[in-house]
Amino acid sequence: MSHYIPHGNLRVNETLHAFIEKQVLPGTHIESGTFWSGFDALLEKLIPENQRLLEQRDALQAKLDEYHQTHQPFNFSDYKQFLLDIDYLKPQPSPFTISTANVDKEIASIAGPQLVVPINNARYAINAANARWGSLYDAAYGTDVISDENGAEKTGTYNPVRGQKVVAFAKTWLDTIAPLKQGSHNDVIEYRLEDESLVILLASGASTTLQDSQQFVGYQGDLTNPSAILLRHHGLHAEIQLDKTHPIGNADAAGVKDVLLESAITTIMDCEDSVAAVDAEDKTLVYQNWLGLMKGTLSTEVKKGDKTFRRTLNPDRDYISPSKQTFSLSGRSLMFVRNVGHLMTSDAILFDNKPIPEGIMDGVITSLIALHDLKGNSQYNNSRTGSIYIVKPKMHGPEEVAFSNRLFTDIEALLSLPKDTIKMGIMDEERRTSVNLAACIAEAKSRVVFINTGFLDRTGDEIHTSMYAGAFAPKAELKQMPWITAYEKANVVTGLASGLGGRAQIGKGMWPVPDNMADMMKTKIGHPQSGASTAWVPSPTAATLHALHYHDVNVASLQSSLKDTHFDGIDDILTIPLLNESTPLSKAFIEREIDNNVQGILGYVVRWVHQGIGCSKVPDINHVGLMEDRATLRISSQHLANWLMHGIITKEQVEAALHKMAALVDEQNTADSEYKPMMPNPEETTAFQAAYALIFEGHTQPNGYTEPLLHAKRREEKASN
Ligand SMILES: CC(=O)SCCNC(=O)CCNC(=O)[C@H](O)C(C)(C)COP(=O)(O)OP(=O)(O)OC[C@H]1O[C@@H](n2cnc3c(N)ncnc32)[C@H](O)[C@@H]1OP(=O)(O)O
Ligand SMILES: O=CC(=O)O
Ligand SMILES: [Mg+2]
Repeated sequence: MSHYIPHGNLRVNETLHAFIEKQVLPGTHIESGTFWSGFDALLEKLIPENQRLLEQRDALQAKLDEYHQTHQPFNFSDYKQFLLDIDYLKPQPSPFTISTANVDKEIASIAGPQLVVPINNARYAINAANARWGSLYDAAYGTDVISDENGAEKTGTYNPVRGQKVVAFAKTWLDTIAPLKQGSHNDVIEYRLEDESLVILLASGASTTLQDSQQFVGYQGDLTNPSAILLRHHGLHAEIQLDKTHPIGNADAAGVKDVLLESAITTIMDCEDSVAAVDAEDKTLVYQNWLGLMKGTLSTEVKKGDKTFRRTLNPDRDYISPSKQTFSLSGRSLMFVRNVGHLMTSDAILFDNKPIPEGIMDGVITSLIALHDLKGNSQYNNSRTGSIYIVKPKMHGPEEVAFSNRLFTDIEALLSLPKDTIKMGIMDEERRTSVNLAACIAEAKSRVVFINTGFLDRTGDEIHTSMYAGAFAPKAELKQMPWITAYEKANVVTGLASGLGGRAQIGKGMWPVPDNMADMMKTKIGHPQSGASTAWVPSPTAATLHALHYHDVNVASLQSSLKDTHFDGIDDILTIPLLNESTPLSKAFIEREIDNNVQGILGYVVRWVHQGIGCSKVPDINHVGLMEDRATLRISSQHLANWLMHGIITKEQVEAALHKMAALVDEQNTADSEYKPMMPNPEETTAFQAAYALIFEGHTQPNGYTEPLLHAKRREEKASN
């Protein structure tokens, strides 16, 4: 039973209250009474508007459902007119340019990877913040980027054959970003500093240097014995690390022990889809970790094999410039915090005895916590320009962006911050936002710092929005159809037309196959090539490897060449990706689709509901580990709900698959001592019940979201323990 502390119309869960009073407010110069009464007033003003927006979502969805049921055969121009008539599709705003000010260069002008991490996992969150710099040798050695061929397998101990391949890979890459006037980095026997310049000796006895001497920007160690040579290319740094006493450096002619790359330029600390936080206890942990990051104090004990160490945030990196000036580069990724969207409520705080909108709570509390960064209460800076960076997900259309803008304005007033201190990252991941993107950006034009194509949620919303239109194409095909190509392109073009180039990020989505790095290297270069200045990666290793793409593509000059492109793609975006009925699916294919979806759903949901783990790597039917979060769950559950509705599959088939896969998923988790299995009576477990409801009640879930059912079942599970 929760205990609440009263403040005016508010009642605040005692755990959260004690955390805010004792750990958050001290040092912010915000007085407790002022904070709670201001929060109370803010809620009184904004709750009705939040509710109205949710009702509008439901009303629009009801109209869409009705339209599709009553307008068969489908006529595209009639449909488009209908979307205009119901105000789903809005008029384009007059041309405008965003005016966002005080944006850190990591967001405004450096193109590079963006890492996402569940904030409630301190071990991963600290790792993510530190992933600003990553070892290219480790990233290549540890992944399939280096093939196993010719004796180069990963073995229990260091495999020198594989090591050789890694070194050649890294040095050949150095030739592409920092070519020598003569020869190759592979042939270097010494990197030497002479008279403010870098002299490079080759095995042939020749002496050379970089083709572009400006790329050498600093060093560490002694002038006569440098331990690192710092290079810059496309605004990103790379360190050639030298150490003859290190086993790798010792075996290298030039003493190179590693190539360290600037990797995760920015990181999103996620309170949303990769997190399971269903009550005050969970939310307090989320906020506690954000506080630790903002105060620079977050630390955690990490056990690896028989070694234990304490992981803390990395300090900045100090260098000496060629002209002997000292300078430093940030040792940490610039942090955003992703709040939850407008849908859910939380009973961590009650207003008039009712749970408050969780998005408002996140906005207020994560901003309050970020004051510690702005007020210099940390030994480290996050924003050096005095900004707070909040990613706002799952907004449907311009009015919802306007609402977030109002919320941020009111939070600034509450915290005595100058207007537009709180910046907004807009996830373009709901169909009503994609088709009105310019109007959405315009509503937050003085605070927008990114737009990002969250194609996973966007795919789930694509299905739910047109649930009644017919059966959707198979999941894998949805990724290849015109709607998504047009959505991705229109996002970049609209972002550039709104002036985001050089001021804000244009971002692309997650690489959801964390172990397939060779495939990522082939595919994800498409993100910078499309004009995006950042794209999401699931891990620090992926960040280091994806960083190579931003050396290959000069995003700033590409954006300049694209900025006058005209493309709205609206007709393609609105083309519903339905199954092509002239090529029927085979029975075997359909069964495999069911099994695959059900396996993914159960594999993710069982850890969410039974263990409170919000993001997992779950094997698909081909044993490939996939990153699963609430957005991928939204796709799988909506897809099955759609095929059930249109008779492609039957209830009996899905139920049989659920039983078969419950046993398989249990088996896949036997190594986890904390795992609570679903068998032998899956129907009696909260996880199985959640998965069942997500599929069979999928068509009635608000916008197809998974969180209402996940939260309810997780709370039931927690109550039963
Ligand atoms: C649609 C969307 O909204 S996408 C955004 C939401 N999704 C995410 O945030 C995904 C983030 N990624 C993750 O959570 C994880 O990488 C998973 C769940 C996909 C895989 O996790 P695991 O199975 O534990 O990965 P794996 O065993 O390969 O690697 C673990 C190591 O990598 C590190 N790691 C993995 N992912 C991350 C990350 N995102 N940030 C920082 N470190 C990470 C861990 O710290 C750990 O290293 P350590 O032992 O030194 O601490
Ligand atoms: O949040 C990201 C997405 O793809 O959804
Ligand atoms: Mg999303």
